[in-house]
Amino acid sequence: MTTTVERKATNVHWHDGDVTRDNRAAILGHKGVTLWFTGLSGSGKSTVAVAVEKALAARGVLSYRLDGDNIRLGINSNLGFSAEDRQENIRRVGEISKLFADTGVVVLSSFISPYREDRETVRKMHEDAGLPYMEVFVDCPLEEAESRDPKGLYKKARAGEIKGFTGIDDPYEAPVSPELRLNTAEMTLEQEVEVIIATLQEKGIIAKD
Ligand SMILES: Nc1ncnc2c1ncn2[C@@H]1O[C@H](COP(=O)(O)OS(=O)(=O)O)[C@@H](OP(=O)(O)O)[C@H]1O
Ligand SMILES: Nc1ncnc2c1ncn2[C@@H]1O[C@H](COP(=O)(O)OP(=O)(O)O)[C@@H](O)[C@H]1O
Repeated sequence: MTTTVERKATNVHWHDGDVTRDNRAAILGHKGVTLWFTGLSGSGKSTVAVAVEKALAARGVLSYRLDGDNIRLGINSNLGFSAEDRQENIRRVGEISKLFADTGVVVLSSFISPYREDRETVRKMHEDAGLPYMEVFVDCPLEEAESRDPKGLYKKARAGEIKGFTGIDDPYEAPVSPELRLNTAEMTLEQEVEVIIATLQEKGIIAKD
């Protein structure tokens, strides 16, 4: 598998406008950033993102969630779960996250994103664009995620009704050095939100309380 995407568009050039990223941050009162939540199905990615979105809204911070299931119903509806399709899913969502972060939004991207190499591609996209990026490892033992089974997908995977299900018969490569690690089997949702908000404040992305 390779992360090099063939560039079919030639003779195209980036076009800058007059309104800068700093101008946009001044309008919004905070900076843009991508928080990339990665973890097993049922680990808590969506639950944490929903709670963080609410906590940010209460502080007057504009955020937007990009969620695996939702994105796969729309822009990525032509992609399945092979390694190649997951790679393209993450590449596209990485690009979308980057654009949102550039607008000044706090982007909450929740994708299993099981391959380290694909996640590194997204990190690099942000670094190259000079945009803040935080990988959040939503860490939860498989046994716990499977016992939660919020959508009944593990049951189906165990029954052989879903093939290539992450954690069952498809790999998940855990992050080596994420900016944040949330052990959702040990922490409460409130603690998880608190850690994320505090980190955004420490990094100067949003204002302190
Ligand atoms: N084979 C297989 N493996 C994993 N997940 C599966 C699969 N088939 C369907 N689903 C559902 O798709 C959601 C994961 O989509 P993602 O876009 O996050 O996946 S990936 O990042 O491209 O690996 C995942 O959502 P979450 O449970 O919220 O993680 C599932 O609802
Ligand atoms: N500390 C916790 N943090 C996040 N979710 C938790 C926690 N404890 C239990 N849960 C539950 O685990 C499930 C996680 O599901 P979900 O957020 O859809 O996971 P994912 O998006 O990773 O597939 C939810 O039912 C949620 O209520």
